[in-house]
Amino acid sequence: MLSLDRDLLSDNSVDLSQLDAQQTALDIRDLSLFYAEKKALSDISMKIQRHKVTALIGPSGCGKSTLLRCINRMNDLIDDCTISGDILLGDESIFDKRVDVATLRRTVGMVFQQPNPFPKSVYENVVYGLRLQGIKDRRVLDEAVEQALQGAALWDEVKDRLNDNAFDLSGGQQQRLVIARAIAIEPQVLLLDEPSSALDPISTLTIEELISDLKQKYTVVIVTHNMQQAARVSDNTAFLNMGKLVEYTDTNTLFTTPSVRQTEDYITGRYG
Ligand SMILES: Nc1ncnc2c1ncn2[C@@H]1O[C@H](COP(=O)(O)OP(=O)(O)OP(=O)(O)O)[C@@H](O)[C@H]1O
Repeated sequence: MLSLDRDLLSDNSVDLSQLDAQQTALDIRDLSLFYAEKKALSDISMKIQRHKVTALIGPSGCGKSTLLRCINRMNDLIDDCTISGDILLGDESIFDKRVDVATLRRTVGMVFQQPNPFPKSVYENVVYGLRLQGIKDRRVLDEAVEQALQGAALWDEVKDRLNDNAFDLSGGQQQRLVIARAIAIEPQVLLLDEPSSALDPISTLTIEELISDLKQKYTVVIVTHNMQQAARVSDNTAFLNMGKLVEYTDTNTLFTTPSVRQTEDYITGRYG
């Protein structure tokens, strides 16, 4: 069994297939995805629990990032990508013709592996989305900056550096700045694609602590290669293999008493 500090595993024993509408942030139904002829996702059905952290784990190429990118329709940008099935955000399909993709991406924010701040000041990075919405009032913007930076556990480190260029921050600070930029526009869901894989161990720890705080306000879905990280930060974990959802349950159960042999083989390091 994966050697884990069991005290770190949260107790969130619920039947995820039985979540009611109130508890469900996203309802993924029979989702399949092809890149041209290649099937990358096969009939994925899972409910993502609101205000919890859900981890997507599995071997390289199993479809974790593809699934994450479906949730804010990033795959729309890829030629020859065909999707069937549905994802409901609340009670609306994200694929509905009436959905404005820019609005969807504000509601479902995304943070990537490499910190990608804009070549602007710390302040301007955070208010970027608000300015796009036409907000000009300096007091409103100032307040949003403080709140978002507090929310991203960065305020104390940068409150005297708001006019510095974002590239002058450390990698870990840049990643928290990107998270602040995402939360400044108050999304419902935050998608994190290996958010700490480019960071040193201390910055990784800071990001992990931050993720645990973020779920108070947001629903978080995280792709991680690091099983210890999945165990530390998530409430629920989905194990994918070759585009299929093999097992999806609360993190404690998945890592201590998985019910599928493939999951056990993966978490004990027999493959992947
Ligand atoms: N834009 C694309 N065009 C064609 N095939 C793609 C594209 N993106 C991903 N794939 C393929 O789809 C499959 C799933 O890829 P995906 O990146 O979702 O896996 P992953 O589990 O996130 O992998 P990793 O852990 O290595 O990042 C892989 O076989 C990959 O080669």
